Amino acid sequence: MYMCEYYFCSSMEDLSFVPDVPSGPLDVYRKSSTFDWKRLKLALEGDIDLLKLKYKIWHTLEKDPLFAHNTVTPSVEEQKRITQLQLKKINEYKFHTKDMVNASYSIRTRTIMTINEAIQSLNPSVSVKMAIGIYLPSNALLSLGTERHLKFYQSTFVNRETLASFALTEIAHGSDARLMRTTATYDPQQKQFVIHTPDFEAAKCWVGNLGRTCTHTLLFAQLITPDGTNHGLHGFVVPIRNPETLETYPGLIVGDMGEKIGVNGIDNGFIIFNQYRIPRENLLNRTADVTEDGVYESSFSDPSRILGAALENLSAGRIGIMQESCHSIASAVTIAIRYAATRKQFGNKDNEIPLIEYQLHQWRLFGYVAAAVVFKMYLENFTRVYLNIVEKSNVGIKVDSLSEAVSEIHAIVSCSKPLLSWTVLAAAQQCREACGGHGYLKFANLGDIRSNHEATVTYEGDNNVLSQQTGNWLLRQFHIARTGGSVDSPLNSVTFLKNWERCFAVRFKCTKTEELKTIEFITTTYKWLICYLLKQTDEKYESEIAKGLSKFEARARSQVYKWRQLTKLYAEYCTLMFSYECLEKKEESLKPVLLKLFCLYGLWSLDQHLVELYQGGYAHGESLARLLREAVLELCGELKHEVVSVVDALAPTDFVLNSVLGKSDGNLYQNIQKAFFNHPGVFERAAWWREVVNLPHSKL
Ligand SMILES: Cc1cc2nc3c(=O)[nH]c(=O)nc-3n(C[C@H](O)[C@H](O)[C@H](O)COP(=O)(O)OP(=O)(O)OC[C@H]3O[C@@H](n4cnc5c(N)ncnc54)[C@H](O)[C@@H]3O)c2cc1C
Repeated sequence: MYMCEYYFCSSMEDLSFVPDVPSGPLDVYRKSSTFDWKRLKLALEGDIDLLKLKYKIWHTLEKDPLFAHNTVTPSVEEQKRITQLQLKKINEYKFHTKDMVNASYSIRTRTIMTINEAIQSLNPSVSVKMAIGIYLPSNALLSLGTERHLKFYQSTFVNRETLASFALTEIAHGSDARLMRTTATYDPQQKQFVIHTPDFEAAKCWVGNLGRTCTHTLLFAQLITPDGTNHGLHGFVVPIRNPETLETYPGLIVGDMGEKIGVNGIDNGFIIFNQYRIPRENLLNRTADVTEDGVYESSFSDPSRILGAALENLSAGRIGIMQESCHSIASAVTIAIRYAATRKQFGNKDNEIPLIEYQLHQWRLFGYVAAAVVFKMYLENFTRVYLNIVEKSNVGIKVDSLSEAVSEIHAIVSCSKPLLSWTVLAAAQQCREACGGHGYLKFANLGDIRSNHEATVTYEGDNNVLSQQTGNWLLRQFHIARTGGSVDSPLNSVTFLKNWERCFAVRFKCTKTEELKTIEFITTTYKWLICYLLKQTDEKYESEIAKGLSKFEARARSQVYKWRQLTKLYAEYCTLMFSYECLEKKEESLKPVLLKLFCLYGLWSLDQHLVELYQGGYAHGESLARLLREAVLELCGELKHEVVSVVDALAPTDFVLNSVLGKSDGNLYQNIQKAFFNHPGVFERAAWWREVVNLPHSKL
């Protein structure tokens, strides 16, 4: 993979800022683990300063009453109010130091991502509000805007005076951005753009922060010049509300979309523009501009590339979503594992069996614990590579094969965001079920983790649509490889395609489970699978083209069992390769447990591809399926002694985790009793009792 600097953990760091876990019922499993969980925590964070920053944020917010948890869900409007106030307060705390503002792009972005992760674990609505109201528009301004937009950048990102939003989706068009119908027509007389919504179907919607709070939006609209030419979607800074009164400006109809399944602290809104005027300078004009007289000038000949450049901005946001997903899965598995280690069922009266001892329970949960660790290592490595490349290109340092690297990054992000967000959603559901009835209570926090996370599979690119872009890139590389050309893979994710025939000729030969629990087996098998699916998808696509279908139709007819499966495999392969590279740099004392988790994730994922492995002739007979599944169960058994300490390393503080079932003291039943007894009105007669009883009839 791509070269980048690593943070090497040394045994010298003082980790006393990480609070010790209280002694209690979890000790029995904690004592059986083979490693120091604080060292693992540091290794998974990858940087001691970032880990310190997280704890500083968590401790600060724990002391602030504004961030106290509610035992009863507040009304939707109240959630929006509290979320906005919390965001304001976080800005006042200035967790983003002045130094950070002037720091290099990669340090600044990594720090922002860490702040976002820390806040996400506490209240996802706040971190999403912050991401779409501050970071996403600021990033877009930096990459699409010019000096004339610096003032706005200053007020949004640096001074935090302006809360913005990002308005792309329309009522009738979401995934298909090219057919959006909001227009920005240039008027040379007034030197203004006139923004207009032709009908309700073209109203912008789902825009986070728009419903109640933002003062500006970053709008994407079809740019039309006075000669009537439509130049495609372009970005504009559009004032929405008076910052002092929060009243919307005349010419706009703005509304809040109401209650959602989750993240109700965010005020998602819709907007209809009625011939609404903004200055010419509000066009983000780095890639294209309109002169005062109304002449369109662009460095791109193809308008769709402008949209591509604009949407490329979303890569950082999607990496942010993946990082947030890592925190959600870390919290979910922490709750379920601590519960599994303290909850006992069956056995006999004096010797009941903890759930964690059951193989079925291990198999249900440990794959997700492994995923949580592998995803963290993957993102630590991949984010560094990504930021390194962006930083070098921003400051004008030559990056070898820059445009190829950008395409490869886009391909990786476009399938990884689906893989991570879907896995975390499945994990949250499994963890909820693994905590039985108690897991269904609000105070377990698994319901909120799941429903707040759920939207990530849809926003910033619906998973099923987004991952199709990865398939385009992969098939292009496959064509190059087949015709003897040079595969464009500066990040090394598909260099193996140069020898695709050799990779595809490999056959399964293992006879013992130990041979499967290796990086060699896992990567060789993934390479075989990717080659097989590439061949299958390519043949299917070409056969549809041969029938006379257009490229679009042929692609649509090649999705099921082919294209979609291919991009999932490639996402898993990238996750494994980047995480293994990260793992190799970790301290020796942690490698045994990390390797077990790595192998479990790899084999647990491969188990879902057995059909293709047999279908394509990689193996015959029963041994592959038997050995693979035996290896998974063996790893589960070996990890039984480690997982409680692994989740200690993954977990935030108890305050942030906010789960009665997942507290680090492991005093499950005392904690449940406290929560029951302290619930408001728990022992009171219902206020509405008179309405439901049959009062005795008067004898008179
Ligand atoms: C909580 C939340 C916050 C959001 N915040 C913002 C925001 O701040 N700004 C903003 O602009 N937008 C925002 N969005 C909107 C979001 O980006 C869109 O919902 C998303 O892009 C999907 O578009 P859509 O809803 O129109 O779905 P559609 O595009 O209509 O898709 C519906 C379904 O059809 C499938 N589908 C579509 N096309 C194809 C195809 N070619 N082949 C196969 N299947 C297909 C999709 O996979 C999906 O399952 C937000 C959404 C949510 C839920």
